[in-house]
Amino acid sequence: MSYTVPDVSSLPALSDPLETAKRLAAYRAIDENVDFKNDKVIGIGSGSTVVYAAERLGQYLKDLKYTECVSKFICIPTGFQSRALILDNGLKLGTVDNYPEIDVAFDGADEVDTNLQLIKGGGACLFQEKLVSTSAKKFIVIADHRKQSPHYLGTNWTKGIPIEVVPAAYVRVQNDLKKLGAHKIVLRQGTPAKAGPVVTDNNNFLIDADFGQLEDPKSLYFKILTLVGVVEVGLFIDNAERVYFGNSDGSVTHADRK
Ligand SMILES: O=C[C@H](O)[C@H](O)[C@H](O)COP(=O)(O)O
Repeated sequence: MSYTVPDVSSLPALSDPLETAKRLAAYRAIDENVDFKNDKVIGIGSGSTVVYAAERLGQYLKDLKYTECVSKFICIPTGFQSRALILDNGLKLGTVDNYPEIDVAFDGADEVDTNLQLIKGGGACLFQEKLVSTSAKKFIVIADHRKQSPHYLGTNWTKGIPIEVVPAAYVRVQNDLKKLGAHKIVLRQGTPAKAGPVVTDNNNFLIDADFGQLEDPKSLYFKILTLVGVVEVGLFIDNAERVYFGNSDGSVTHADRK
């Protein structure tokens, strides 16, 4: 029997309501933002929410109405996990080197403010995520309701801004972050899974720097980015075009950049 992409409204709920919310947001985002006729290159981000975006693309691939176009899509990953998601769903893998212009990219977020500025990097991916999201004509974010900030970044996500740094510079960057006004600065540890610091997909370290609530994330972003040793900052400024939130009542809402 031939396979048909399941209708979002007919999906049975998952055992964890949060996973149901993430899946709904991701499926809706793919359904409404992939142009199956014209898109060629798709960015696939990292984290637990984007798993469902790759899954949805995999469903389209199996549906004979879409197989021909989806099998031609080149999917650009944002790290190791993301690469595996692409391959596991039978999708074609590419790199930003080969495909520097991405039609649409999908990714999760740790917090989204009312202007669609984002904190990302809670799962230790951020440099390649930024490379992909800023190479995309359209960057679409998918998240569950916990990520929607009532106003400022730093309200819901209180672990600090993730900052990827060159290992040789981590002490210097920590000192410089203190001078910039960070209240709490932590070199992210891999324990209990790994003794010692988390090492990113780019062989760097991660610092989480808590600056409290961010009234002006853009200016802080540029201040941190110019510190010697900083590779990239987990503040995604003026980047997301639309964010889909999966809500606890099973609805999906979205917000657009003004
Ligand atoms: O480093 C991780 C990425 O920025 C993720 O996209 C972010 O942490 C959101 O992840 P999740 O969808 O698991 O909440």
